[in-house]
Amino acid sequence: MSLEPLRNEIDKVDKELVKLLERRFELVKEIGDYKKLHNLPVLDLAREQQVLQKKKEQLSNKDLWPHFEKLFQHIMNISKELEK
Ligand SMILES: C=C(O[C@@H]1C=C(C(=O)O)C=C[C@H]1O)C(=O)O
Repeated sequence: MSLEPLRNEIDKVDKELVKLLERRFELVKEIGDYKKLHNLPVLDLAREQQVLQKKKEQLSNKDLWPHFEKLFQHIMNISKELEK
């Protein structure tokens, strides 16, 4: 068996991820514009906790949670950079 079929599948998944993350980052920039206009801080810790909690609930394989937690915290950190 070769690795090619699995890697092709990964490439397809990654293509979707790129599209979805691009959309998320566009929305984050809109949120950044709104916050600037209304003098609101970039960081909203309560919202971040809510985002993480929702992901935890949505995840089927809970063993993966520590990895998802790191991943989403990283995505939110990048998001905050983009809001500035
Ligand atoms: C996008 C926002 O700004 C920040 C980034 C968040 C995110 O990436 O989900 C969540 C909360 C904020 O710290 C927001 O306030 O909704």
